[in-house]
Amino acid sequence: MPTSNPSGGRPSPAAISAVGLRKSYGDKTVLDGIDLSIPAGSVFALLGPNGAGKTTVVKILSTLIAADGGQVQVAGHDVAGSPDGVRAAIGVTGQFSAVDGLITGEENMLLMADLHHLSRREGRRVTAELLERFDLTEAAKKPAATYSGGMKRRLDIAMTLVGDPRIIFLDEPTTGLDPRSRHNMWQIVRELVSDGVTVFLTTQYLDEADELADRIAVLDGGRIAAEGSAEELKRLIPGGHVRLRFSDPSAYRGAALALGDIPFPHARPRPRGGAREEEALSLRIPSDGSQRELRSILDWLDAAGIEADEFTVHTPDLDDVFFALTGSDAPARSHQPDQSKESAR
Ligand SMILES: Nc1ncnc2c1ncn2[C@@H]1O[C@H](COP(=O)(O)OP(=O)(O)OP(=O)(O)O)[C@@H](O)[C@H]1O
Repeated sequence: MPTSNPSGGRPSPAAISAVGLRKSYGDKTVLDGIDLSIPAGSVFALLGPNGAGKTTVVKILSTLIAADGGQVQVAGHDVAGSPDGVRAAIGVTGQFSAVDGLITGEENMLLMADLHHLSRREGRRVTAELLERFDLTEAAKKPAATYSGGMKRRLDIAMTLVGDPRIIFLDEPTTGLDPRSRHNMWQIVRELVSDGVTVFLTTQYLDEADELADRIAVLDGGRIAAEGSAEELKRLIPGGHVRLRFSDPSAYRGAALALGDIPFPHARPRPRGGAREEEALSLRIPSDGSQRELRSILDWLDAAGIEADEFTVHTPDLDDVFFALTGSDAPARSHQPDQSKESAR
């Protein structure tokens, strides 16, 4: 579920906007004309396969590198003309973490407070408050190098918040975290947004985007392949299917052969997932999930003598969007790709 309803029906001012954003490394074009308009107080998720350019977008928007072309405004400041204005309004965490492992969590925070020119007293107050908020008070006096991955990410975000930024960039904030830490991180994002912060998130976890984002853009081949709410994106593509799972390899092979002759024009098993599906002895039959179509499929399976050990109906999810839009053979997968979306019949 998206974290916020930023506009409440009224148009919000854009916290981030980009028109015709371009960036190349040598003769490799990474961003080939990207347009973005992100309302204040919302969560925007940028999805894309490895190497699509997500981090490059974050680096440009956060003034770490310069674009080759296009106009970009962040918090009302032009990134090229007024980078200091942008930097004063934003916080960045993620793959280029600011945490220094050699000093304690508290010292990291105090260092940040110094960088933001807070008085000693104010720095200590903000540090104590944020360490408490991110459940790090107990570990505050320990070197950050001894922290778990989840604790480091929390410290990283806490450090970012010392400057009270109105816009936060989270570059793959939950990569490598266990499920509990991911959910904690999601909760942190929700709290930030309820305080009015704008969150720009990059992720390879589609369930994360589905869970948090008001709007999602899929970056592929240097361009935004599609943009919209999770629901809008899911409506763009036909991802529904019936999944048959077998425990007996010969039953699976027989069914795979028979399905080549299935009489419904669009219902041939799709190549998606190929080897993995084969390993799992499962077959997918594209389907809109309607009662009429499910009945036809069941009748046909009965007539063909196919008895699957498991018959599940799958409605389109962001995985399907990702597969359809990025055309990748090895796309990112959500942590629980199918379990929550399939309903057993
Ligand atoms: N400094 C650089 N010099 C040359 N090429 C670069 C540089 N930085 C990034 N690239 C290339 O630009 C492309 C986009 O990289 P980027 O890190 O933005 O992708 P990404 O979508 O964030 O990938 P991932 O999901 O793997 O983190 C990649 O092909 C990468 O190899």
